[in-house]
Amino acid sequence: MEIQHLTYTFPQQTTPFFQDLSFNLAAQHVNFLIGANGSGKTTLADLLTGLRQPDQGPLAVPRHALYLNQHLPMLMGVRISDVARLVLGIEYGRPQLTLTDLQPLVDAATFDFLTPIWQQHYGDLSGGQRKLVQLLLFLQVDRDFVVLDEPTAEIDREHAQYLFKVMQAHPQRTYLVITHDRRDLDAFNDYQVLWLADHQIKAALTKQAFKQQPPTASFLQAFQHS
Ligand SMILES: Nc1ncnc2c1ncn2[C@@H]1O[C@H](COP(=O)(O)OP(=O)(O)OP(=O)(O)O)[C@@H](O)[C@H]1O
Repeated sequence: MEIQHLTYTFPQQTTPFFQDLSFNLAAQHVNFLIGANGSGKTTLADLLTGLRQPDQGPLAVPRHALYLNQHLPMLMGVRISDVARLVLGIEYGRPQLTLTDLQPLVDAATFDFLTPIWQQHYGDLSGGQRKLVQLLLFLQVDRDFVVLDEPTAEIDREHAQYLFKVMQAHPQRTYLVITHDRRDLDAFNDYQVLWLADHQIKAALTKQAFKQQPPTASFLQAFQHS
């Protein structure tokens, strides 16, 4: 998936934030987008998913992306089963979705995670559990291009494994994952790392090339955990 000559100016600004930005997303792979705070990762994700319109540079990426950003609102009084009905009942035309109905519709990791909390209220879960409920349910919706903005922030390593398993259960998708946590990369056998700095993709590295970087490599500062 080639992104070519992308230029974007924020509203009420005169100087473009991105000017003539070009890079490749590895199709049917996990692409990690890293960069310092304020480097423009979320803005780039907004552009790739059509949430923001570029000044120029028609994007050769599908617009029907699944984009899970950092702000996922939810009513606290509803049960997990209601959340599942809201997300998957609509997608599959099954508004009365039961746990038994759910099993053939979702991957094993999602079913394992949701089964013990199916009747719990959303507001009774921890922040990390709530986030995982939303991530796992939305990741069951069938889309080729999936953009996740800091999906593992607030989620402990044990629970993050559910997310990684669900991503691995759908390897035909192209993922773009924004992260500040280097440990997220270790869950995958293959990936590309895109380093955003100075308003450009300054490096695009395969897993092998990434592993060979010295610990002093400047882009490693984009990680909060190592
Ligand atoms: N509407 C706006 N007008 C002008 N500048 C903006 C606007 N919105 C965001 N910015 C600036 O654009 C830059 C990129 O923001 P963005 O949220 O994309 O960064 P990020 O890399 O995702 O950061 P973080 O790692 O902190 O989430 C920031 O410096 C921000 O202040």
